[in-house]
Amino acid sequence: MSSNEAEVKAPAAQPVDEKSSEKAVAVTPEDHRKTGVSDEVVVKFDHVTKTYTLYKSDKGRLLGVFGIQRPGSYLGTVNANNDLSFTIRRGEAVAFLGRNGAGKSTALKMITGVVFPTTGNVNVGGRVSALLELTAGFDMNLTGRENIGLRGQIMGLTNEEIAELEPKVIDFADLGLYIDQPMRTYSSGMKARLGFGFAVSTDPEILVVDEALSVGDKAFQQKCLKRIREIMMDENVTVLFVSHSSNTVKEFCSRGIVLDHGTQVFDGPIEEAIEFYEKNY
Ligand SMILES: Nc1ncnc2c1ncn2[C@@H]1O[C@H](COP(=O)(O)OP(=O)(O)OP(=O)(O)O)[C@@H](O)[C@H]1O
Repeated sequence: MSSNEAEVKAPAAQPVDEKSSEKAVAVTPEDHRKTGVSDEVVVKFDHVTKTYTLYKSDKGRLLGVFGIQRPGSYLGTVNANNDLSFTIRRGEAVAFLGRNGAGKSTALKMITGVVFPTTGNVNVGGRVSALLELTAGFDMNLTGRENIGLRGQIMGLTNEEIAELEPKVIDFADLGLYIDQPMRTYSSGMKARLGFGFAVSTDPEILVVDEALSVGDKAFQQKCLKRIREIMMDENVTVLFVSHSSNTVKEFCSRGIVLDHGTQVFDGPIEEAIEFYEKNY
C-alpha cells in the first residue's frame, strides 16, 4: 500500500488487547500515544531511492568514489530505500517496521541528514535530534563539557543557549567528575550517556529514535524511556521510531510504515501495521 494522505492522521486510542499487551510494561500503550496532530508536514519523502554500490575491498570503494571502477572490484548495487514517498505531520509518532536490512535506518539517516538520496527529494522542516549514532561527532580528545559546547556551536546555538543547555546535559548524563575528563577515557556506555543527554536536552522538534533505548545500564535505560515519554507528551514534537519490539512501538506510535527490501509495503494505523508485519514476515 502506498502512502495515503487521508490515512496518516493518528487514529483514536484503541482498547488494550489483554493478550497482546505486555504484562512487563507498567503503562498501557494509550498513555504515551499522541492524538493531536497538526496539518503541517514536517517530513516529506518524494520518490526517494538510496543506492549503495558494493565493492570487494576498501581500495575499490575509495577508487569508486572518484568514479574509477577497477576490474573485479565492483560487486553490484543495493537499493537500501527504493522509491519511498510519504509525508509525516507535526506531532505524529511513526514507527518504521521491517526485517534486518529492510532500509529503516537508511530512511532515518536521510531525515537526520547524514545520508543523502541517490534520486528523489527528502524535505525536513524542524530541528532534528537523533538517538541514532549517539557518539558520532564527539571529539574524543575534548572533555565531555567541551564537547557539549562544540556540538552546540555546530548546531548554531548562541553562547547563552549553550550555557543554558550545558547543565541539563550534564545532569542527564550523570557522569560525575568524568564530565571534565577527555572523552577517550570514557567507557562506551558513558559516551552514549552523554550523547543521549545531549539529544534529549535540546528541545527537539523531530526526535528520531533507532533502538538507542538499549543504551547504558538498566537504570539509565529507564531514565531514557522516561525522558522520551516526556518529550512525546509535547504534541508539537514529531517522533520517528525504529524498534523490533512490537510492544514498545505500540506504546509510543500511532502509525506504522512497513519496509521490505527498501520498498514501502504498508502505511497505516499502528495496530494494522504490526498485524501486517507479523503476518507477512
Ligand atoms: N554504507 C553502506 N554501504 C553499503 N550497503 C549499505 C550501507 N548502509 C546500509 N547498507 C545496506 O542497505 C540495506 C538497508 O540497510 P539499513 O541499515 O537501512 O536496514 P535496517 O532496516 O535499518 O536494518 P536493521 O534492522 O538490521 O538495523 C542493507 O542491505 C544494508 O546492508
